[in-house]
Amino acid sequence: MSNYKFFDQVNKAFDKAAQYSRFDAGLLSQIKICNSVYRFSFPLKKDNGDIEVLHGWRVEHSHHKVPTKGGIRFSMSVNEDETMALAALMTYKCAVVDVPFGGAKGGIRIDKNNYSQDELERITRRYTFELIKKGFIGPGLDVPAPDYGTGAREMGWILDTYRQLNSELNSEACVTGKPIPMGGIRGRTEATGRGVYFGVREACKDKEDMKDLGLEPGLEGKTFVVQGLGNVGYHAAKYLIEGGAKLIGVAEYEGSIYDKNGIDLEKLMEFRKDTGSIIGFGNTKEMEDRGAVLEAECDILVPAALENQINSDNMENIQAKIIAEAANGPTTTEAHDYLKKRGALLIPDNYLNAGGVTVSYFEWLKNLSHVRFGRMEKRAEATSYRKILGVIENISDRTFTEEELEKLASGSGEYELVDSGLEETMIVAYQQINELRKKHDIDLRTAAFLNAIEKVGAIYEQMGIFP
Ligand SMILES: NC(=O)c1ccc[n+]([C@@H]2O[C@H](COP(=O)([O-])OP(=O)(O)OC[C@H]3O[C@@H](n4cnc5c(N)ncnc54)[C@H](O)[C@@H]3O)[C@@H](O)[C@H]2O)c1
Repeated sequence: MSNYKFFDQVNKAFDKAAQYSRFDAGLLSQIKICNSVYRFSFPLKKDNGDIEVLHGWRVEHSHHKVPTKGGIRFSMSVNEDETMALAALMTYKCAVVDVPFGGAKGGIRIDKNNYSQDELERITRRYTFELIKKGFIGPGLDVPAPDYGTGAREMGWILDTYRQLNSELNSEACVTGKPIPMGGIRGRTEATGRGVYFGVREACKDKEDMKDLGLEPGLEGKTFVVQGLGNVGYHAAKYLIEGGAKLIGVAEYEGSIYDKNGIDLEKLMEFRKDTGSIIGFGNTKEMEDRGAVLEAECDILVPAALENQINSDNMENIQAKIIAEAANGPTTTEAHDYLKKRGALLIPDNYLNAGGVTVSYFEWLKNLSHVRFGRMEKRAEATSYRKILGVIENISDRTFTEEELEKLASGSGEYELVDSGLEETMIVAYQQINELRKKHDIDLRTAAFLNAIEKVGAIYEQMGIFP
């Protein structure tokens, strides 16, 4: 797997879809290319006084819309190829859910478990400073968010660092996924996993697809396995269980466990917090290695860790009927084609995990208008709030009733507002890609790419070329 090239994989999927578009080769390569790639190194003074040099990246894939938007990853897997691939996926993902941002991504090649909290704060602040120096962050330029290995805490440090060096009114909008008191929005933490749930639920409603898979329509009673119990995996699992599905297998860093009678997710999370591992939980059976449970018999497999997890080494052993790509790029091109051929339904990453950026968009809008969602005593705030509701209606085809509007504009309805916007967005986007898939007799990934290419291409076409 050492010759694995993630950006090539994204571009292969793009090329497959581009055949169905009306754009010429020049415009297609303009969509595909990464507009700006920034690689930098900086020193960290460790708690013990040692100096360590760290390597970071920020890639802005597409400036057809600004700001660009995408998470920041702390992982040993971070490199230029991965960051470019993830930035490109962000462009296509935003287009699929009609969120008006170009794609971006960033990361630092570290294992966060090897650093103290103080060290992580220094790393995050220095990384932010490097982005500020080069104009790779700002409410109208490029807006980071959490990704693998980062969360609200890191986003708070990013905002604070940005604010020390910029006094603009809307500085809160320079990053999303922040803690609520720092301008975050209710529902962002769980948004990606919740979006995964909405997406899987939509896919399971399709009677024809379910019949082809030998499954009943609906989520009720479907068994699933999740890889990665982090932000996305935990929340996806939580809402899938609430929706009637049964968790029967979990893969984490330390190994994998299986119990066909079902696994209690909350108790497992507590157990892992206490013991540092999922191994030994309840009546679960420990599997021989951490990837083994991906091959277990189940209806739905939810990879929610990193890319390249379902590949030529294990594809022939994967038994799941539905692969729900909560992570970015978990399935290689070869494995995708193999699984599709044997009749599996793959719900692609560039649709399925778009819930995070959708709610980040709501957070960014909230920060830009300096509006406090929830209690809206002031007329001006209520007006801005209505505007935001209008935007949500626009992107999601959702119409709020007068009663709902009253409740949202006067009560503590931020979470409900965000959640209904997210739900409608995921439903509408699924319908769009499913229609394209049926029209051209293509798979869902190709349909999602085609949907994005059509939208981004139309913008480039209208924009012309400067000078
Ligand atoms: N956080 C977001 O809002 C967001 C949005 C869109 C996409 N994603 C994608 O979702 C994936 C997960 O991101 P996250 O934010 O949940 O990260 P996270 O750091 O919160 O969680 C990842 C989890 O995966 C586990 N893990 C790592 N390697 C593993 C392995 N080989 N087997 C099993 N488990 C393993 C880690 O221990 C951790 O618990 C990434 O691909 C990310 O790009 C995240």
